[in-house]
Amino acid sequence: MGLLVDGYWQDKWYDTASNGGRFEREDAGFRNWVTLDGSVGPSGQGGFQAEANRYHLYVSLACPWANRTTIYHRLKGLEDIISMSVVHPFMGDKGWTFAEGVGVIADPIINASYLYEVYLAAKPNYTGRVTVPVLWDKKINTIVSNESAEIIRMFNSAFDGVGAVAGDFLPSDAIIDIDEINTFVYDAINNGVYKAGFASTQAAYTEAVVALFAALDTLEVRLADQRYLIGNTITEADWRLFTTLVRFDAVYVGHFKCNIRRIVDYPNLWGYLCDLYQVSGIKDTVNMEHIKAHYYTSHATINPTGVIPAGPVIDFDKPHGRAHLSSAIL
Ligand SMILES: N[C@@H](CCC(=O)N[C@@H](CS)C(=O)NCC(=O)O)C(=O)O
Repeated sequence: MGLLVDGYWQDKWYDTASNGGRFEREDAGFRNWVTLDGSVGPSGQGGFQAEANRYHLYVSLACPWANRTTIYHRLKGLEDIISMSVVHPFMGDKGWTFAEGVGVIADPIINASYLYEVYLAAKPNYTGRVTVPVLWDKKINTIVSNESAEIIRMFNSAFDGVGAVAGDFLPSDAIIDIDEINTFVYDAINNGVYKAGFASTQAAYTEAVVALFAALDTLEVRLADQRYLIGNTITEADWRLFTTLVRFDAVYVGHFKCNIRRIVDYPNLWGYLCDLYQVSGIKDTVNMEHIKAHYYTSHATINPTGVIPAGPVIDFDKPHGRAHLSSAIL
């Protein structure tokens, strides 16, 4: 694990010492937007028009942030419009690689061995972490964005005129509510598991884990009488929560010490998780082998032996029992 500094790779673990043992996530470095007509988006520069076969997506199947983008790639029918590479689950001294392995899809763009080469191809003097997901533009030969929250908003609608399938997970009348719940879920849950797992003091860990379970408790109540986070249709807010929940019992409980309760112990959250998992196409985006291998082998400071646990046995295909909720309100 490491980062690029002025275009040179440095092998460094996260700096938590300067912040009382707390993990702080760095902002993504590339923030342009693909738009329908190439006009500038909410940030960055314009010139990235939606076109079939112009863009390439780099993901890890282990990563919850990248999983947001693979979900949209699948649900919006972008497989034939946006090509995709998959990194090896082991992230070692030089970060993500395209080493051979089950499920790895090599880089067809610059034939990179390491993901950092892709960042350098876009910006030779890049400084920052080398993260997935990455959306690459094959026409301008640069990175459009490495921020999953924004890539999924592009995928939601920008490609609708060039072959994406119908489906809107960000209805305009719900954006304010979606943004509000996203902020809560991001801070306490999506990033909360990392804050607990990467904490290097007892106080920082306790602060994060208590906030995490308080947030899960709140959502358990919220999901008692509504099927999804925003009423009774699936929105972006659900997919953003899903990618953390689906990894929770297999890796965050053990590896990140988020073990006050498991998701399977929360009746509503568990049913909700199974409900989303059973949406057509979603289970294909969940690769438990990559998920477990990545976390348990890549963080030597947390699990020095790199031994991957055998369990737990989880059946996300169980009847979710939540269909009746969607006929209740609206
Ligand atoms: N803000 C980014 C965060 C992505 C991220 O942190 N990805 C992790 C994998 S789960 C990564 O690539 N980490 C490498 C590193 O931090 O060096 C996003 O949501 O797209």
